[in-house]
Amino acid sequence: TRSTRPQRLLKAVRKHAARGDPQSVISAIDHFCRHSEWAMNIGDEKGSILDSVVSELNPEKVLELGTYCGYSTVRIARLLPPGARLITLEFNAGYAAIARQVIAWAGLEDRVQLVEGASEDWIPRMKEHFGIETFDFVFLDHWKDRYLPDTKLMEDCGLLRKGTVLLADNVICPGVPDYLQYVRNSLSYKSCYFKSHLEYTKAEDGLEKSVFLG
Ligand SMILES: CCCNc1ncnc2c1ncn2[C@@H]1O[C@H](/C=C/CNC(=O)c2cc(-c3ccc(F)cc3)cc(O)c2O)[C@H](C)[C@H]1O
Ligand SMILES: [Mg+2]
Repeated sequence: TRSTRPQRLLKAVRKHAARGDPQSVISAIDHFCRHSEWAMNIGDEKGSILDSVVSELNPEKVLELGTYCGYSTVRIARLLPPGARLITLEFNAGYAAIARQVIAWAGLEDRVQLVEGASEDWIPRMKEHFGIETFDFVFLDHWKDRYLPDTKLMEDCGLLRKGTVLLADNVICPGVPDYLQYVRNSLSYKSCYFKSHLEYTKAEDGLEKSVFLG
């Protein structure tokens, strides 16, 4: 049967990227998405904003919601010190299998834990299962109607501390109106918008950075 787009993306990584070289994995995926087949990775333009937020924060404990092919997982993990930990949640087995191989090709499996499952099942188990007290940084890039419920769930589970940074992809396209309204009007967050473009296109999109105030 015909291969899937993520399988063709992984093939492009193996063909064009050097093992153990995260930057070459990122470049191979961006080239594939720009010149062969568009895919919903954060991409190079918004990815640079993600890089600057992570580099400035230097987080020890990171949570990513929605791994997909592992592109943003690699972007974040390559900037973390070896002792830091990135837990990424992906509930589609096919995508999880591809992402594991992309993360391994980049040589970053030592600081990434890919958990195959749904965020609403795993967020409540972060403390007892992974020994996580609170997260320093959370990247939201899963189904857009899940950003708000999962953020409230993380608050209720005590996984956010004073200063935890949430960074949300796609706040314009496809858009997350309920989440934006919440973080921009809640007294518990200091929020700001980073204007950019939808990956590999000229359409507007952007990232919302929200600091939890406790
Ligand atoms: C209920 C389970 C919730 N919990 C969950 N727990 C674990 N994993 C979850 C959960 N919910 C979803 N996932 C996984 O995360 C991934 C989902 C990612 C979703 N991303 C988009 O939809 C998007 C669209 C566009 C776009 C823009 C313009 C267009 F024209 C077309 C497309 C651009 C973008 O940058 C985008 O990120 C993956 C596919 C899916 O299996
Ligand atoms: Mg996205």
